Amino acid sequence: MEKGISVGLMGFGTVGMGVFRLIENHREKLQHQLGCSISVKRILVVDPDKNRDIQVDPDLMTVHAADILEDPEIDIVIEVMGGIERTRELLNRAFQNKKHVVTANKDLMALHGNELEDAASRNNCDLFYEASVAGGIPIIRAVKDGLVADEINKIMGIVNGTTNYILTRMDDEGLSYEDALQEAKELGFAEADPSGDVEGLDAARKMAILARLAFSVPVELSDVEVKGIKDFPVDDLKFGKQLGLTMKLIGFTHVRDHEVEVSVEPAFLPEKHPLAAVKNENNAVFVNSAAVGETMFYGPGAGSLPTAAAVMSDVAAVVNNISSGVPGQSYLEPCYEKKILASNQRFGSYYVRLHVKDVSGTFTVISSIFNELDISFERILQVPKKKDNGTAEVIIVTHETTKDNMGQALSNLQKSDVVEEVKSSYRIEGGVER
Ligand SMILES: NC(=O)C1=CN([C@@H]2O[C@H](COP(=O)(O)OP(=O)(O)OC[C@H]3O[C@@H](n4cnc5c(N)ncnc54)[C@H](OP(=O)(O)O)[C@@H]3O)[C@@H](O)[C@H]2O)C=CC1
Ligand SMILES: N[C@@H](CC=O)C(=O)O
Repeated sequence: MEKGISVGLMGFGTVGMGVFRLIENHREKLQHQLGCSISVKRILVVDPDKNRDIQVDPDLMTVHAADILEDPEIDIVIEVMGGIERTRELLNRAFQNKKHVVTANKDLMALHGNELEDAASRNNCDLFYEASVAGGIPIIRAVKDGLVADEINKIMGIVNGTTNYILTRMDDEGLSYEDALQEAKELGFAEADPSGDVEGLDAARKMAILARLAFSVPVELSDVEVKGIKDFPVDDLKFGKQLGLTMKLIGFTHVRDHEVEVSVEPAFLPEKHPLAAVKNENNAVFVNSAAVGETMFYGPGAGSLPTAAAVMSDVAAVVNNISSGVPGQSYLEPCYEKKILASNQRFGSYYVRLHVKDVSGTFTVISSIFNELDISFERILQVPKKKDNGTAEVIIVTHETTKDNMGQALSNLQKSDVVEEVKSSYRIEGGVER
């Protein structure tokens, strides 16, 4: 391509500065690989006078989005500023002005991905968003391209670094939930408001995007069942360990006859499962597909340069499409109608922790509650009686049952005379085939 490619950078924070650095540091390599130069023409920020840890020509900075959107020389808009409604409007304007878009914005793509893909395609523009799921891990490209001729059955992922860091620190070092969260904030993994991380919403956004691509079904954020790890009890980590189980915040998506299940929840994994070994802020996505079998993609799910590298892989894809004269053809409209898998079709084995009154016949009553619903026990752990209030703790690991059955069992247990309290229950992933 004779003319070089000009990009407009919307946002110059953690990811934006990483993108700028990669373009500057790998100028020659990019030119060689892509057959044209890439240069940043304008940078949109809120405060152009902010002190930034990077050398940049002040003339590049602007506070006016129009300086990027209306500039006919800018070919690609790289959106790394975050936000939803305003950003949605800006990206729609970018497409109207025939600009290709690369974004890292999972919030926006989870909520308005279908609309933006459609706008891009109507305007013959590319829209790529590799960095929006699992930061530096090229999982979107793996799902869309690498496994294009395969049939994905299930994806399980650790797609939020903050919660994985918190659970690792609690499990390995015995830190409290609050102290572990504080560390994650100081290290910069957590969002400015970490509630989206710990309540599971950040992971839910990423899983909605992955499920949509993996199963070609127009999954929306509201289809994802979400439970986070806010105030997670350290006792469950301890008992899990005794049972050979490791706790993770797991994004799960599964399809059966085009009926989809998407969830994010704290779940136990057998400690030998590959995802159980993923520690600290790292992310990993485990894919089960018909032809390839099991694959796992592992790496940093956030951070300046890892995320910027994913953004630049998308920029390279746009440049290649422009060179080949085929931009705007990347959008594959979901080909199946959306059907959500009913809860009586969702199977899993479970960990249930009960506080029981120390009365004779306790086990008979508990067993009969499970038996009535056809739920069998895989293991039981009894914790010696607590001195202070006379209750004992019982942990039950069940064989596979439906989500409905387990919900009914928990409700019956709570009502029974021998159970003081149902303290917790978690699905166990990766141990049983579904
Ligand atoms: N950080 C990470 O590791 C990852 C981030 N992402 C996503 O990447 C995007 C960017 O994240 P990150 O770099 O961490 O964010 P930062 O908060 O570090 O940076 C945001 C940048 O955007 C600018 N900005 C924000 N709002 C506006 C606005 N309304 N108009 C103009 N400029 C604006 C800010 O300007 P100023 O500098 O003047 O304040 C800043 O330069 C988000 O969508 C995030 O979810 C995805 C994966 C990982
Ligand atoms: N807060 C997020 C950052 C990247 O998406 C996380 O912890 O994973």
